[in-house]
Amino acid sequence: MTATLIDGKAFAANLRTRIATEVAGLKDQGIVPGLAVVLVGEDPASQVYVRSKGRMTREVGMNSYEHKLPADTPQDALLALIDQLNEDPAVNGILVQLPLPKHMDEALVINAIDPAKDVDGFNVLNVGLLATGQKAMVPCTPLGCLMMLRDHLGSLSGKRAVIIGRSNIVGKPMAQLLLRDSATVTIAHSRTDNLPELCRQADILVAAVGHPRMVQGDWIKPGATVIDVGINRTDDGLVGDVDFDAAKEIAGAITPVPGGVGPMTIACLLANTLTATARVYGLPDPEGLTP
Ligand SMILES: NC(=O)C1=CN([C@@H]2O[C@H](COP(=O)(O)OP(=O)(O)OC[C@H]3O[C@@H](n4cnc5c(N)ncnc54)[C@H](OP(=O)(O)O)[C@@H]3O)[C@@H](O)[C@H]2O)C=CC1
Ligand SMILES: Nc1nc(=O)c2c([nH]1)NC[C@@H]1CN(c3ccc(C(=O)N[C@@H](CCC(=O)O)C(=O)O)cc3)C=[N+]21
Ligand SMILES: [Mg+2]
Repeated sequence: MTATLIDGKAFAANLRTRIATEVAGLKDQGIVPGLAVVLVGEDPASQVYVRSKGRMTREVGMNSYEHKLPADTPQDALLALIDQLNEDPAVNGILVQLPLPKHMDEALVINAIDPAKDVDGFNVLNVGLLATGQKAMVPCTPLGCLMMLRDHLGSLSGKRAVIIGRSNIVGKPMAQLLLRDSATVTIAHSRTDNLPELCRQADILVAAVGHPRMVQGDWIKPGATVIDVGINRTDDGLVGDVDFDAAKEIAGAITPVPGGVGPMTIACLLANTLTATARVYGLPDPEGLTP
């Protein structure tokens, strides 16, 4: 193995410790941040994430409010719950677990969340603020990736970044954050021509596709930093979008799956909840938790 392992699990544990310290400081002022997580339906993978989000929320000293609704919940009932959470002063962050059942309009539901409590940063207002370089709530997965990239590389200025995937939750906001750090950014997707050749130009390669081990070793520029966002359940366990065993011989640094981006996503959700709390009380943004 030549690549440095970027240990997202350890990085996330460290981040949660810093968050817990800040939460303790707020408690002395009578403030306890609260995160509401809404899960519609019984998807087993979603249940796992929601459970671990709840546990880590409590571990850092925040209040966790979990709302589990049946898969056939009418959209109006979900919107009514969101309204209630928007109005509840004990709730500082609201996360509606995606994907939603097919009878729901995902954009409509997400946009019903108060932008100040939109700790996923999926609301159109936050997307627009990020895209125009204003203070936004930043999506947790790309934020975690950015933190690891900065920690490993220092300045990202002038580096060539290729992101595979153009989703609203990972690829697009990742591009915005890298652009903001002055990387030269290319977004690839299912219609991209000659993807291996494009990837070979990348100093920073972010894979967010959802195809197990799609990125081959010979797609990677020697010494590149590889961030594997993919979470794929296969017969031989949880694997990323990158062929890790091949990639680790060529890359300069790489995130593993599990133990890479996933734990950072949850830590950044807590970071965003803390930031959202500080902002409602007119306190300065906690240091080192926002981009
Ligand atoms: N670790 C974490 O915290 C998180 C992990 N994930 C994981 O990250 C992965 C991506 O998630 P998400 O962004 O929601 O996925 P989406 O399915 O929403 O998007 C996938 C993207 O990959 C592109 N794509 C699909 N096939 C190819 C191909 N053959 N070549 C190039 N591009 C392709 C699609 O292109 P097109 O637009 O043209 O269809 C699309 O833009 C998944 O494995 C997901 O589980 C997601 C969120 C958080
Ligand atoms: N509104 C919304 N916000 C999200 O942020 C969101 C979502 N919906 N829907 C689903 C995706 C996926 N996601 C993950 C979070 C943590 C891990 C994680 O902790 N993964 C562990 C492994 C967990 C396991 O073993 O299953 C790891 O990679 O080490 C993975 C994936 C957040 N998402
Ligand atoms: Mg998706």
